[in-house]
Amino acid sequence: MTLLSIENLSKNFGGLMAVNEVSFDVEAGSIVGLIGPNGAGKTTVFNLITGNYQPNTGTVLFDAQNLVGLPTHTIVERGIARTFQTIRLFQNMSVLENVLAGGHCRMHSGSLAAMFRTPTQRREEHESMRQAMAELEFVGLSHEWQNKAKNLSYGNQRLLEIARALATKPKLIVLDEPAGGMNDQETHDLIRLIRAIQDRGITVLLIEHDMGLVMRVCSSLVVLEHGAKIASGTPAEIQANPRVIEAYLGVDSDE
Ligand SMILES: Nc1ncnc2c1ncn2[C@@H]1O[C@H](COP(=O)(O)OP(=O)(O)OP(=O)(O)O)[C@@H](O)[C@H]1O
Repeated sequence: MTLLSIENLSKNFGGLMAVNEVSFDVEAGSIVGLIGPNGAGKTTVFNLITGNYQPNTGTVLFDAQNLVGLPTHTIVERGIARTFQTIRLFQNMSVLENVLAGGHCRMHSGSLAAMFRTPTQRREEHESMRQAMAELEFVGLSHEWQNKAKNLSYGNQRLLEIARALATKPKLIVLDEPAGGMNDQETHDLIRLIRAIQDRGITVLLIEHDMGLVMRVCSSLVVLEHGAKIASGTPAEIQANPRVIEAYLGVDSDE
């Protein structure tokens, strides 16, 4: 079953076609990698999916409904959560508070209930605390719950972003360079975490420059170059695709 369907998506910035007529599908339950050289348009595609940018043309169908034009918080409520290439945490808040902020979108009590601390509100607060701790446990950060986000290592900040995204109870999580700045051990653990996310029934779409991770974890790949899709297929197909080798895998593998 197709969970996400991108159709003829385009975005230009003052004449620069950052995304040019891109179409691809993401099957429910899969782990899909969006790859391509620097500046290929990957993050822009993510921003179009999550409502951070509006496309010039095209549709983003999620659960068969078009998301284009919806505000970001509605898209989160529909079931898409994300992490950012440049970490965006509440740096002065605790690790737990950061995850609670993610879960907030699923709370039902209104502000009046919060003001008077009704039993329903207290129950909901207790439940969201429990769920936030469970997400921290899931990513391996429960021991850090009281620490300020800014005191975490770079790799752990990335995990905290994932926990916060998971707290929104997504059907689809989009991860923008989750291994960025991670060492080998952290990357190894991240691969296990991404698979564990899939085991929970959550579909994963990720951008990543670490080809080892991409090839090991993704069931299919979409390759962009200069804003356009140049290939899609299994990791083995992509690795053998001459067009991709020329555009991407042939360039300096350090990037
Ligand atoms: N808000 C913006 N305003 C103007 N140009 C932008 C904006 N966002 C992205 N671009 C341009 O669009 C192109 C695609 O950028 P994008 O960040 O989507 O690429 P990317 O594939 O994610 O690159 P990287 O791998 O380096 O993160 C680039 O030329 C970039 O400079």
